Amino acid sequence: MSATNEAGVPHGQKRKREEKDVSNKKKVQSDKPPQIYKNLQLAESLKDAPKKPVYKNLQIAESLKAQSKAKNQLLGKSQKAEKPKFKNLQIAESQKTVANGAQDDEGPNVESQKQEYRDNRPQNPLAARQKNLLEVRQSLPIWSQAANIRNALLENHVLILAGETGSGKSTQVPQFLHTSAWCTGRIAVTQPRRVAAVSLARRVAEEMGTPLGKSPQALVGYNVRFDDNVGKNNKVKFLTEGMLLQEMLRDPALVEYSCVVVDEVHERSVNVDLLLGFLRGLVTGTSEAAKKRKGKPLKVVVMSATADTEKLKDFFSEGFGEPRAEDNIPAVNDTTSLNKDDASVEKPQVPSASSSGKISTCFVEGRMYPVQTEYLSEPTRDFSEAALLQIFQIHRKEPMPGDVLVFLTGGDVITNLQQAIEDMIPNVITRDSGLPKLLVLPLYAALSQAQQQAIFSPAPPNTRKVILATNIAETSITVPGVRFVIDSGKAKIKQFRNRLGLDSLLVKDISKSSAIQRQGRAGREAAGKCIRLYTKPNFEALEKDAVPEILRCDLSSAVLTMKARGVQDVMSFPLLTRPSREAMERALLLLLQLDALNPEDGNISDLGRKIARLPLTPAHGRTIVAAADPEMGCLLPVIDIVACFNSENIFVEIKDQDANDEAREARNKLSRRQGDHLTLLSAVQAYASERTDRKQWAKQHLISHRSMQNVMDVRKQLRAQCQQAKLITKEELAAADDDLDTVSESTGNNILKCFLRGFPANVARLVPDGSYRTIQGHMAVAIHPSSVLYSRKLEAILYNEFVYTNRTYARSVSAIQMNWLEEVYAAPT
Ligand SMILES: Nc1ncnc2c1ncn2[C@@H]1O[C@H](COP(=O)(O)OP(=O)(O)OP(=O)(O)O)[C@@H](O)[C@H]1O
Repeated sequence: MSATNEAGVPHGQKRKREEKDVSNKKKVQSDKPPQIYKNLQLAESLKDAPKKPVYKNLQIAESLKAQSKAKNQLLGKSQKAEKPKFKNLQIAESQKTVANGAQDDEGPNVESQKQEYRDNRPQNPLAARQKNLLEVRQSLPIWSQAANIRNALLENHVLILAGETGSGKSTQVPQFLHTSAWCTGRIAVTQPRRVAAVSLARRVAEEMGTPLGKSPQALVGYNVRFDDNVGKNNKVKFLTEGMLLQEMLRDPALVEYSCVVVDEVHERSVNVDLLLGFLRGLVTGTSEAAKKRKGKPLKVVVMSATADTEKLKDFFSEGFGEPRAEDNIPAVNDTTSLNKDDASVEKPQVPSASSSGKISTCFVEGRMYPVQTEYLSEPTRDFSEAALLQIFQIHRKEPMPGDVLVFLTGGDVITNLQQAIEDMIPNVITRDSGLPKLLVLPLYAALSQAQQQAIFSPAPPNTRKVILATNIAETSITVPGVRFVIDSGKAKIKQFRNRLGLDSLLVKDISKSSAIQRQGRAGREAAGKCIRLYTKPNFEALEKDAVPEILRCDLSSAVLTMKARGVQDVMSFPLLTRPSREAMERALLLLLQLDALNPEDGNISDLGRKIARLPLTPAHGRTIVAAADPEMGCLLPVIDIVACFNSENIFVEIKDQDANDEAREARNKLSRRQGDHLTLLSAVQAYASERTDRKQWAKQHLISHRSMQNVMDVRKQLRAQCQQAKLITKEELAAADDDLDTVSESTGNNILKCFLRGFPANVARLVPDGSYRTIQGHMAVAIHPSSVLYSRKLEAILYNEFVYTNRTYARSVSAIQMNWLEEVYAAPT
């Protein structure tokens, strides 16, 4: 391991800081076969600031108290010295106005905030906490730009705000805006992931000194998949991008909102790209939905640490009917100190001369604390092993408090590493070692909300938390206590496989901007350290930004999202990055196959509307709708299986062949000869019928109790959503019991036919050489070893997904008959 003593800030800043604080220099730098396809005719028709300061005080003490004191000392000085650094003519204009005596609509934000907690003082704990946090807020780099941000939105419709990670964007911007005169409705703040939406909501509620969620006093709430905690009086609502898109089904004009803040736009999920397209139509008044706002203004703030500001600005300018900027004025100030090759920060360009007064851009420079970065001197072949080593090294050498956040690729890798750490603990942390305890916590998308939020609880005394996370912990979150980040440099990325016609998850190198986001998680409460499990040359070779999801995944969900929200001509929907025509046509074809679109005109069908209301992929949505058809009559069991596919694996991996014969036998009893779909169903039904001790039952059957709890949660939500979508009646739901019934052969077949309806391309047939070949693309595929059908030779198989390791595997596999294809596709819909 070579310690390079580098921290994540740009070279120019480094230079400035080094000049300013020589004592710091050690720490800082950074661094189907065709005959079954319907309506192919349609396919044919389709052809057509503060210059400053970055680190305010390296000696800032660990405790909040000491932190506040140190910051207070600095605050007087730095506030005086900090001048907003504008990269934008509009903001510069508004600044002039302020300088000329015109006031920001509410007066200086600091004062109003101070007044707010003075008023709230009535000795309540929320007010006390608010008061403490105000000091922390005032020391954030974004604080000094509050008035400018408010003014920018007073005069413009759109603000594009770039700010370094930790500068305070996500937590502060909604608080700067909610008291503005124009802000009579709510502010929506979107996040790419639910873990961030929930934790930010909690933090902002604390900072505003109000309860969170449904209480009448609560000013802040959140809405994420399977958890709606929004109260009538909430002024600020954090929600995932997907949930805001979902809200647009019933309220395409977003009339309840005065402002939408789109955070972490650089992640460029499909949802964020769609959202930007819809928001552009609303803010510029060019979409049909905009009329429903009846003149009520909507402000849009687009935020990111590394956003391509100019591209975003051009995108919105075009919406306002302005030509794209051609001649960019060079950056006004500080260009000399900016090293363009340095990816640690993407400085926005100065807006073009053609800017209209409708769009502002702003850059907030500076972050809270420095992060020292170390690299491996040699590449590692096994990042889990390297992480294990680093975790124990940190634990042995580094003082407390100092929790560790490790970035890994997926739930399976995390579970294995958790096990390895827990196995090692007794050897390392002996009574004589004097070492604190270790608490390992997993964090990945398939975990339940409660499990995800567990990472935010403080560790028990004398205990170091080690959080093993996927990239869901990469942006927007502050995990209190974390001082160390270990970055594997890898992530699972969704990628469309042309030949298969399917998305699959592949482990790939992350981008530089992801590496910087990961690194930033270490310096949010105090100085920290980031250990990259790759070499510095490897880092330099990373792509600057990840390829936007819209260019690498199946677009059927995206196209259905547009269609369900009234977009008829999806080809001309405004998108920041345009996917290929071929990819759009493929998505339209799949939706036609799923009967989600009318073959006559390509508009959304009634069935498509039902699918769009479910928080599932179109394939799983179609499966559910097929199961609700009285002829199939298998909605509830299908929901159980879909719930499993939308949670983490329920089956505990059996490693030692000889171990625990009894449990293996119990687990084998859950297996169904038809395959994995019905095996999952039998496991869920057996668990649900267990009325005494489910945890014990799970242990006895080698089932993950934690995953099963999550499955039950998702099942409950899906049942409720099916009722709302009128796929099942309240009475039918109430009559559903969890008594263990055997699934008859014909029900079993119906269940599989429903999945076939949703997954027409996920079929492979046995060919004479004994292998399986996909019916679409004719690719060789093997049954995954985890399947109950592993090594079986069957006429044809249906699978839920592909996995790539050393070969192509079909995972979650069931046996089907080829003649079902004709039957399923001939059935009227
Ligand atoms: N839950 C929390 N607990 C403790 N401190 C917090 C919490 N949330 C935010 N903070 C403090 O507020 C600072 C700003 O956080 P915020 O999420 O607003 O920054 P950001 O600029 O949006 O960063 P990023 O781009 O990384 O999401 C953090 O660096 C941290 O000091």
